Amino acid sequence: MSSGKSADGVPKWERWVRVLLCVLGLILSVYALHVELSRENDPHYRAMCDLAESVSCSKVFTSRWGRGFGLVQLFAEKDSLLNQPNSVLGIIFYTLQLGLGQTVSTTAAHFLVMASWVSVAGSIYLAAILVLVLGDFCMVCVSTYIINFALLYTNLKRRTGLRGKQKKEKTR
Ligand SMILES: C/C(=C\C[C@@]12O[C@]1(C)C(=O)c1ccccc1C2=O)CCC[C@H](C)CCC[C@H](C)CCCC(C)C
Repeated sequence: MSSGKSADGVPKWERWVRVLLCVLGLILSVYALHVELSRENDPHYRAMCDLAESVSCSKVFTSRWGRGFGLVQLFAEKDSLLNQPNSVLGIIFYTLQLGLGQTVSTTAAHFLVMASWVSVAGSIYLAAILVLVLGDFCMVCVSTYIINFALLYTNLKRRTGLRGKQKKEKTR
């Protein structure tokens, strides 16, 4: 039988797509963090993704929405430990997606789907800020939005697969 599924009920492509998306997400997040820190230390710093006045990633990363989604500073100090760069949240997020995605736990699969919905909501919010407030085009940002949407799809497929397998085992 070639159902295209692994023993745990998850589609075979799922693992590789997940690893690919998480590694890309991690690279982009680490790069964004590097650009942000470089720019904060040196206002003249020019990043690879700074192509023009309105196509500038470092302008976006160092804006007030570049830390804690611009929301943490509404209830905490601006330079509080809680107000981390978005890219740090991204690094935590993709590491969790990569790590927990290797388990066969349905609880972990549930958590991954929920976290993915939060990241998609975050992506829509950041995209709106990017276009409506900053009027900037940031390629690193847009790439992470695409990755987050694809990761949600992957997580939904994983959860459905694990659930289906669990059901079959119960009725056996
Ligand atoms: C590089 C990256 C996003 C790019 C960017 O955020 C950057 C850097 C930024 O400065 C910015 C400024 C103004 C407008 C847009 C932007 C962005 O576009 C990674 C986030 C990925 C994703 C949006 C993280 C979501 C994590 C959730 C909070 C989920 C948490 C779930 C927990 C249970 C762990």
